[in-house]
Amino acid sequence: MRASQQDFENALNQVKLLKKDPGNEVKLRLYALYKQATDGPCNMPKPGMLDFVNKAKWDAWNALGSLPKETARQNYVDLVSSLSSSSEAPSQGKRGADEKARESKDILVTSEDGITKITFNRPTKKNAITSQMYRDIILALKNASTDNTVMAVFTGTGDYYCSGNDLTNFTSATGGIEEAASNGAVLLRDFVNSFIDFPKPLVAVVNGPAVGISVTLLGLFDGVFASDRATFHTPFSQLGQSPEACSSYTFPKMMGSAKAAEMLLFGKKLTAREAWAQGLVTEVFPENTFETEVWTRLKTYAKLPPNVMRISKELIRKHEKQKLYTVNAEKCAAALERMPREEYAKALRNFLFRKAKAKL
Ligand SMILES: CCCC/C=C\CC(=O)SCCNC(=O)CCNC(=O)[C@H](O)C(C)(C)COP(=O)(O)OP(=O)(O)OC[C@H]1O[C@@H](n2cnc3c(N)ncnc32)[C@H](O)[C@@H]1OP(=O)(O)O
Repeated sequence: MRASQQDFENALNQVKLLKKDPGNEVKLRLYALYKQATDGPCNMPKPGMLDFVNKAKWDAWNALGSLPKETARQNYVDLVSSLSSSSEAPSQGKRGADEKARESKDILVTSEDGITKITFNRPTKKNAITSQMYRDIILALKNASTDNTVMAVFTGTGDYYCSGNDLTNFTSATGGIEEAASNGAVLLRDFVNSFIDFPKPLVAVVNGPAVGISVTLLGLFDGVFASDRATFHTPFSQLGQSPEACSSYTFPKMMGSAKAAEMLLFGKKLTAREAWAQGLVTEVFPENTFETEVWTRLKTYAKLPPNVMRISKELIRKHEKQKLYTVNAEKCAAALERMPREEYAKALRNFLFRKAKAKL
C-alpha cells in the first residue's frame, strides 16, 4: 500500500521524536527523500566545493534522480518507521548499539559493521529457497536499502551457498498448477526487481555450491567472492525451465554468448575458478582462509563513503535498469507459460522421486 500524505506528515512529526541521533548518513537520506517527495527531482544549482554541508545535501538529493514523488514519500515513511522501531527496540544482550538482528527461521538478517548480512539458513535442504524465503528476502532488501548500513551481503549456512528454488514450492498448491504458476511468476518478478532496485553495493559470499536462481542472480551483484569449493550450476534445460533473474541478458554480456549458452542451455557446472575466468566471480579464495579473508575485506569496503558508492552504483547501472525490468518481466511471463508444461512436470517428478528410487 502506498503511503498517504497523512502517513508522510506523521513521519515528519515522528522524526522530531527520535530518541537517538540517526547519524549524518541517515539525516542526509531523510533530507533527500523529503525534498524529492515535496519538490520532485533536484532543481537547485550545485553548491560550491567548499560549501560542504549544502554540497552533501545537494548530492544526496540529486542522487535520487527522477525517483517519483510518491516513491520518495513511501521511502521516507519506511525509513522513519525503521528508525523508530530500532530506537524503541529493547537492548539485545551483548550486541552493540549499531547492531540489530531480525531473525526469521530460514533467512537470517543481521546488521553489523555497516553490513546487512542476509543468510540462506536452511542447511538440511541445502538452503533451497521456499516461497516464504523469497518474501523474507524482498523485505530484507527493502529495509537494507534505507537503513544506515552501507552494503548488503548474501551467504549460506553449512556446506551449500544455495540449491536454488525449492522444487517443492508449488507442488502443494491448493488452487492447481495454473494458479501456482501465476503466483510464482509474480513472486519471482518482485523478487528479482528487489535486486535490480537495490541502491547500495550488493555482494555474494559464495561459501559452497550454488544452483539455479542463486547463480543467475549473481549477474545483478556488484561483487562475488567465492570459496574454491564453490561451484556454479544452472541446470535449466534439465528442469524444463528457462533462465531467470535477467541472466539471459547479464550472462551473455558478461561472458559472451557461447559461454553463457554452455551454462544456461547445456547446464555446464563451473568450478569457482572457471566462473572467475568468465567474469561471474570477482575473486576466488582458498577454503581454509575464505571466511576470514573475505569478511576482513568487506569490513574495509563498508568504511568507504556510502554516498559515493551509491552514486557510483547508480551511474554504473542506470543505463540498463529499464532493460533489466523488461527482461525480468518477459522471463516471468515465460515462467508462467512453461511451468504447467510436461517437461517441467517430468523434471519435478524425477527430483521428488529420485530418493525413493535410490532406496529400491
Ligand atoms: C518463484 C519461482 C522461482 C523459479 C526460479 C528458480 C529456478 C531454479 O532455481 S532451478 C534450480 C533448482 N534446484 C535444483 O534443481 C537443485 C535440486 N537439488 C539437487 O540436485 C541436489 O539436492 C543437490 C545437488 C543440491 C544436493 O545433492 P546431495 O548432496 O545429494 O543432497 P540431497 O539431494 O540429499 O539434498 C539434501 C536435502 O535437501 C533437499 N534439497 C536440495 N535441494 C533442493 C531443492 N532445490 N528443492 C527442494 N529440496 C531440495 C533434498 O531433497 C534433501 O532433502 P531430504 O530428502 O528431505 O533429505
